[in-house]
Amino acid sequence: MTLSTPADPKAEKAVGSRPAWAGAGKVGVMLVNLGTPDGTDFKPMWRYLREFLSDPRVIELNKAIWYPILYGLVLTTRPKKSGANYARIWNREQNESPLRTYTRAQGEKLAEALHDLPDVIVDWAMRYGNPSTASVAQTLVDKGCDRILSFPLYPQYSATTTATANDQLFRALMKMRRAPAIRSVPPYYAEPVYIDALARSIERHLATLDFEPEVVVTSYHGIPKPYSDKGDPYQAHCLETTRLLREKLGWSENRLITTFQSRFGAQEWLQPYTDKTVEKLASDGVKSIAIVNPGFSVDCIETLDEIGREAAETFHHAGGKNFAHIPCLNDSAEGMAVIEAMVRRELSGWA
Ligand SMILES: C=CC1=C(C)c2cc3[nH]c(cc4nc(cc5[nH]c(cc1n2)c(C)c5CCC(=O)O)C(CCC(=O)O)=C4C)c(C)c3C=C
Ligand SMILES: [Fe+2]
Ligand SMILES: [Fe+2]
Repeated sequence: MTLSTPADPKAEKAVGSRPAWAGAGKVGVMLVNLGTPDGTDFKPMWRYLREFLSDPRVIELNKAIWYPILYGLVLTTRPKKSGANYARIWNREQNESPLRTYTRAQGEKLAEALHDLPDVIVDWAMRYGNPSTASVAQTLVDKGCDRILSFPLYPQYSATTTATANDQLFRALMKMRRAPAIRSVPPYYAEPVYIDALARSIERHLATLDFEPEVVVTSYHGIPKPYSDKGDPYQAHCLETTRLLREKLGWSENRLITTFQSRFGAQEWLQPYTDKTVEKLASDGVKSIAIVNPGFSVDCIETLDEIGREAAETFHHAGGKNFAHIPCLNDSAEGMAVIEAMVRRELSGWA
């Protein structure tokens, strides 16, 4: 197994008894994450937010209503505000956001882990921004992949994340004469390997603290409530992850609770809200809490800044004393065990 590098011109060479014109018979594995800006200045932030917030899977409003708001209000103010938040968490060494750094690391480690599968090529892509889904799909095809396993890195399904990642891949295929066969890794919110990884990661991080949290909050990215009411199963997936995690940890319902963060816009989103809950816990006299983000495969602006900084400030201002943010699974051994197990299972019959 190799990590994808720029296209090999010999990719169409005969493999075994297969004639060159039949294709090289390689299998691509493409990790797909949400996406991230290329920089924190106004222009890259504007480009990223425009692509993201023009996606009808994300904003379901009629374009005639949404676009004047998007171009007239959101894209004139948010790039500066969000850019300042990204600047706080930016990976200056590699000049990129943590989401991209961690996703790349996951790709590299997965490639190493699959060394026993010589016909598999691993790469990673973004739904919005770079490296784009279309460019990575094309690179894999150019290297001889006639099959691609796409892995949207979202444990819990939502049309706003998983479905749009799949849409984007098929959109890229629409421009190919010789399109590869596609498989997509299903949501893994209840997979034992994922629940075990979360439990072990939480226990490992709690053991490093000099306090014991009275409450541990599982905080998931929210979605607008109407999306859920219309049938998006995301909320049910999140609640099931927390229930299984609670069972695995042997904790009570009061010790491990569920909240939803990252509200955007005026409509109601899934409740209870993380910020309001954190404030209430502190004002109810809870002194020590920890927050974990099981719905994020890697740490990013929403976990490092919104939870690691903002939620911590909210808790302290409301009278709380000890606050801990538990990192995402990222490219940890536990996190890679989840990705590898899902990929190996879904490659069945292909590699
Ligand atoms: C209506 C808007 C949004 C919906 C719906 C939404 C759903 C959703 N998002 C994630 C995961 C991530 N979102 C991230 C950033 C982010 N999300 C929105 C808006 C919606 N998300 C915005 C505008 C942004 C950009 C940051 C900002 O300006 O506030 C990220 C982090 C990206 C990074 O670069 O670090 C992730 C990851 C999920 C899982 C989800 C629905 C289930
Ligand atoms: Fe989001
Ligand atoms: Fe946010």
